[in-house]
Amino acid sequence: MLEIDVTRRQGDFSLEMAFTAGAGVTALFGRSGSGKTSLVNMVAGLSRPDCGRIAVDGKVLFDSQAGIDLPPEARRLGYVFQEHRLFPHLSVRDNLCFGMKRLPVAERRVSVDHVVAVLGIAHLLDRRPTGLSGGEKQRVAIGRALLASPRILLMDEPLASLDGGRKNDLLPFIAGLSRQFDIPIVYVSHSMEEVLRLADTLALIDAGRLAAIGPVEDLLSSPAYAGLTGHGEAGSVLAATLCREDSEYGISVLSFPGGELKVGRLALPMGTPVRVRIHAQDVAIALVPPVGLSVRNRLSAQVRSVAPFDGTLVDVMLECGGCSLWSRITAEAQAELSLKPGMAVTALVKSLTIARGDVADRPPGQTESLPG
Ligand SMILES: Nc1ncnc2c1ncn2[C@@H]1O[C@H](COP(=O)(O)OP(=O)(O)OP(=O)(O)O)[C@@H](O)[C@H]1O
Repeated sequence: MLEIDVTRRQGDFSLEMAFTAGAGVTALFGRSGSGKTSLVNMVAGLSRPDCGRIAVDGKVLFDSQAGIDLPPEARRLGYVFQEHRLFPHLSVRDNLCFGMKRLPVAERRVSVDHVVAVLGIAHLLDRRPTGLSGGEKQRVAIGRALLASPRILLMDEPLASLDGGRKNDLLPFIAGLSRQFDIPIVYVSHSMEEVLRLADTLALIDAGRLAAIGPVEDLLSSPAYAGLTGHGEAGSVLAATLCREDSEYGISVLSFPGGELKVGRLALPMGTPVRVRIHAQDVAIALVPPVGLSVRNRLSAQVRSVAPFDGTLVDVMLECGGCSLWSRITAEAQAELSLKPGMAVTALVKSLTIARGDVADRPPGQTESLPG
């Protein structure tokens, strides 16, 4: 676990942040210039806090009061940058093993064979970095960082220099790394799509401060953070589990605490955790359970809050089995329905997207709506 409590002033910018990041992937998300890179640089030992403390698994890396400031190479952290920073004169194999060779054998927790297999780079081992594609170079850079058996892997926009196709190739690898190698990952990103696919925990960074930290589902479903997460993307994120299949109709059924959702058939094992994204404008509201309606996904819900979004649209926050479900309806519809907190309603989900299936073998952002 990473514990961080630091302050640093650089020019006019002041950073003051305290939080902990545990197992899985913690995404640092915030506008350009909000301080994400400054923060990971301090963790890595590439820059120095004015004061504070940084520790990983109880091992103190920096403590201004105690006068501790370990150099980067003594911190046992992996760092993957936007650009790969491979050694051009070494083969892929030698690049991969660079950090590992400096570790005593007893401290090597990750094997070359495992990394090569997971990252699919066996055919590249004897080549030099120069001839590799951007995505291949970045895989090697990730492999090199993993092989140094880091306590934590820091990734600062590792996919930023890659085009959409290469990103989609690498995202499933990164999503699985933390679990496969049992290494917590701190992942800096500008992209909500990446956060949805990769992260377990989201830390929202705003102007050098931590605005919020918590499970991705909670923060992205809360209108309170819509300004930081992107209001245009308004919607809910639910954690569900693949529980049944109806092969006759080609349907998979997902269960979550608020009920069940039907989607087009998913090629995933039963019990797979799945992250579902539902845009607010795809949730309609009925005062009584409707009959004779083609929409298959109907959930019992309670109105929690009603707030105008602009002159013509209204945001309605629903609660569904303890989960937040966000609906955006027209002001005209609200005038007719007169929704108020506490009212029992039926939520009609017209369309939903699988943002992450833990066995990631399908393209991202694929719409799973059942034709209504
Ligand atoms: N060495 C420095 N001296 C003065 N100001 C700096 C220095 N390094 C960074 N800054 C400023 O600190 C702020 C935070 O920068 P930082 O790179 O951490 O942001 P970021 O959130 O990672 O941004 P991006 O998403 O664009 O990479 C910015 O205003 C930047 O201009």
